[in-house]
Amino acid sequence: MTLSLLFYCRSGFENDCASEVMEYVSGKGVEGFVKAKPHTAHVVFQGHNPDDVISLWNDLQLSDLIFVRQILLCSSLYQDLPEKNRTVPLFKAFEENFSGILNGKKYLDDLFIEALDADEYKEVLTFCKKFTSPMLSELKKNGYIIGDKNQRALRLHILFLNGQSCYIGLCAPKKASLWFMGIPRLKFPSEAPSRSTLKLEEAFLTFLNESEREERLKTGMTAVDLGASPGGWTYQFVRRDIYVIAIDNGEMASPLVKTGLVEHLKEDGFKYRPYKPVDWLVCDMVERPSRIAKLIAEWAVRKMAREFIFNLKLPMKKKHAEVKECLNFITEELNCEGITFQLKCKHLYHDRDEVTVWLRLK
Ligand SMILES: C[S@@+](CC[C@H](N)C(=O)[O-])C[C@H]1O[C@@H](n2cnc3c(N)ncnc32)[C@H](O)[C@@H]1O
Repeated sequence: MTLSLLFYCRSGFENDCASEVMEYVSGKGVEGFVKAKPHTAHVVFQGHNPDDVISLWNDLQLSDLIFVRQILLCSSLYQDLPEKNRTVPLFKAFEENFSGILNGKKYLDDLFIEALDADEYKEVLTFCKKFTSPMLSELKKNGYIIGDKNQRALRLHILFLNGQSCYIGLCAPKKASLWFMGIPRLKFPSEAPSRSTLKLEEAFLTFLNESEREERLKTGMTAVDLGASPGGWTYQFVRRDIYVIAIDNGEMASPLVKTGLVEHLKEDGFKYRPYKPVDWLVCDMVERPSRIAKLIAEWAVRKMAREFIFNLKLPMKKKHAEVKECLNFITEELNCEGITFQLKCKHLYHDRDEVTVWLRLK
């Protein structure tokens, strides 16, 4: 029995995901190797020592890694599954691999029968949906209780690559993505002027928990939105009754401006500074990442905003290296000034060739 770590990522980002995983793993002194095939939307880490893999998995939080959407402790790949009655061999394989980890407990938080987020797996997803109910029945028949949220139970994932092959995996819900396939299904609000509104909505959901959102995104606050046109990000503040200073030479959607909550200034986002500090600075300007990092660091060092969300656009090949450089730069600038802060970065589902960064000054 070989257990590995399986990481979901956006298709096309396997190399960056692999480079980040290897850096994390070697930082923990664990030896092993990563398997990453282009456009398969996942990478697998295999450790030389099985106990190391389990302790890595115990430590790892989804927020520790930028290019990762989901983390599973997983079996080796099961191939040649029968056309019919797959539930029985899969249940057997699940118990063989994981009864030790479950410590004899027959509670599971949930069952996700999933496919990867890449074109070649689209058809598999239809099969996954049909397979959920028979697999649930098989688990229940064998005494498993599923969905008892009080038990701090692990969640079972079966990840099909096609009808005949799959990985079986487990995750601890608190350390993993709560979303099916690691993808938040957000509904586009019809009043929002652009689809990028979903990026900021996902960022709020990712970096702030429910009570933090209530406390730190509320009526009477002020935000600056650099590169705001046509107003998708501005909309996220306006819908929460937050006043927005929107900086962009482009036009803002007029229904947003008519709310009276938006002051639109046709100025250069790199030169604009507010008269007094604001609660939020967000920035979606398309620019070199290093230039954005410098701008954000300057705002932060001068404490012109308390909390920040910004995008780093990544058209270059070595995306992970570029992001690290920007985050290190901001970290060093703030450390030099003795400012304490939280800084996190994530390749969100709604991000394409970019990542989203969250910074909060304490
Ligand atoms: C990706 S779009 C922003 C979309 C916006 N966040 C939304 O949700 O609708 C980037 C915007 O940055 C603006 N921009 C680029 N450079 C700028 C600068 N130096 N100052 C102000 N705006 C800038 C562009 O005009 C463009 O409207």
